[in-house]
Amino acid sequence: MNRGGCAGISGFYRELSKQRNCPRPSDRDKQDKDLTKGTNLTDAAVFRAQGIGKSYPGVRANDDVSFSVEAGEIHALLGENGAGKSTLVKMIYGLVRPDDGEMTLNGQPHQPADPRAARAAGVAMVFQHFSLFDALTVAENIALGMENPPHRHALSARIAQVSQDFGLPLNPARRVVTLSAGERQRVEIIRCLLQNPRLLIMDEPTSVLTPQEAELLFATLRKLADGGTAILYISHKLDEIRAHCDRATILRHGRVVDSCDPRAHSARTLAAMMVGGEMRPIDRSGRRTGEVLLQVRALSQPAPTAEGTALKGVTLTLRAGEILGIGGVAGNGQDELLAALSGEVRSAPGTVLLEGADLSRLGPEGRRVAGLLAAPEDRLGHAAVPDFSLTDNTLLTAGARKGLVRKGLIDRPAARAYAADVIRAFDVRTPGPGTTAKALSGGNLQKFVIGREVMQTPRVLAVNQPTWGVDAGAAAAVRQSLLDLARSGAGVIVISQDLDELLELSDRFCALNEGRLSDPVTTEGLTLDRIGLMLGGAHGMEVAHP
Ligand SMILES: Nc1ncnc2c1ncn2[C@@H]1O[C@H](COP(=O)(O)OP(=O)(O)OP(=O)(O)O)[C@@H](O)[C@H]1O
Repeated sequence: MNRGGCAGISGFYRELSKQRNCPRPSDRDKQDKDLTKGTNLTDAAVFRAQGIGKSYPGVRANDDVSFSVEAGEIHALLGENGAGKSTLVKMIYGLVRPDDGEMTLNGQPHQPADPRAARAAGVAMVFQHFSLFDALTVAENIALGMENPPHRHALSARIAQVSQDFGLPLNPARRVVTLSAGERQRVEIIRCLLQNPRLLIMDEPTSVLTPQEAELLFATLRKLADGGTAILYISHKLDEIRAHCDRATILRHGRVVDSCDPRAHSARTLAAMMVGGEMRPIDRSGRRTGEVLLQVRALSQPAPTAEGTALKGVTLTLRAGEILGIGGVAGNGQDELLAALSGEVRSAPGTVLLEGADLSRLGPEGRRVAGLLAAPEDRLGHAAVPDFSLTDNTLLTAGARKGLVRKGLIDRPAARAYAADVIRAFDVRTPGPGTTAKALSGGNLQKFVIGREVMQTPRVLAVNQPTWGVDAGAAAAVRQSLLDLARSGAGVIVISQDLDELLELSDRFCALNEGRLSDPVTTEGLTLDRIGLMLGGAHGMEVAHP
């Protein structure tokens, strides 16, 4: 089979389309349209769901969901956190069984018992969290995921060929531990492409990518779609969906509430369709900058691991009522800086001071008691224990400040009541405090984690990527809570790769580049060009909608 260059790809896909008996996108208009039940059920549909339902204890995650994805289409699945998107794609990929309804793939009933069966039927999926072994090479990782892997040399040659065909540079012999997030995602994508999928599902693929890597991904997806593959695309980035998707199905509370051409709508309208109403703009008013709360003085730390980043003389001052934004491309010391602030990593005496008191040698608990709190980027596994209930997860950080643990004894009713308060105040969609953290959708867990810290009324709160993977409504709620915290007189440090977020929230902005923090500049009037210069030629930041 000819797989060299673009001409090769279209030939390859023509062949594939014949084998699969699936029409190419240009044939779509010739198909009879069956618009029953308000969904676009056409003969060009590669995938079709009809009346799909799925319940979890206390939650109707999917309810009577009908929609279809056509050959050659990049189809967005939109919805607030907890709307049921992941549940739906997990059913298509055989990870979860539907309670009701039917699915078809290329006209055949699709009832995969497990992911292996889904893959055999032609469904591939790239998850938000990668499932790669760091110590193994790219080729070894790919072989592990294959039912019948070819011989090592043959596999490496195929990987190299696919990566060349699709413009996804990747060396099969590289160890995964040395790869960036974008390169790791390429491993997952190439693993999928080797399966020749009819339907490719992508769950929030760009949240870990630089803008350049995201552009490369879209070019790949478009090539695949042009070859007849159907693509189901989950993202919270509405501008990205407007730029790259052909159609969108919108879920709210587990039901399909709308279907549209996202290119014909503004991001604001799409957000309103998702939440079922207009969103309130952020309120930045009423803040006053006061006394110095936090001082970090010439903080240097060696890199914690071979892949980590050393902190080099980080110096900053944070005042009461102020939000300091720290931008930078992932991997430039963000995690290390947060660990140095939270106390997970202690530093030399005199390097971290809160209201004049030296906290440098204190661990996380001591710093919390003093009033310095932190929320790390990874919510499942770092900020929260997946198998613990929300009640138990409050004990992890709020035990001392909220009086939930006294003289070594846990006050369970108090912990449950605090978890319930956080759930209520931060609109966490969950049946209750007894639910395990891992059962929450990503955005709802993030609201819980941020709420758990904010409601402890810290003097200083440091957060890393506070709205990663969070829908527009929940992101606005999290950002507003940080502004409200600053209004109450606390100081807030927001570390983020989302420039829009930093420009929206922060009073002053610093760039973190290879473990060095730039001098702060006032955010008001700051241009993207200036920020680019501050980043010191680092390989680009996420500028979702400047
Ligand atoms: N294994 C589970 N056990 C219990 N409830 C679950 C489970 N998985 C999902 N849910 C619940 O089902 C609902 C839908 O969740 P789902 O993860 O499908 O939403 P989502 O739209 O993908 O959200 P997000 O954008 O935050 O990832 C949520 O209320 C969630 O808490």
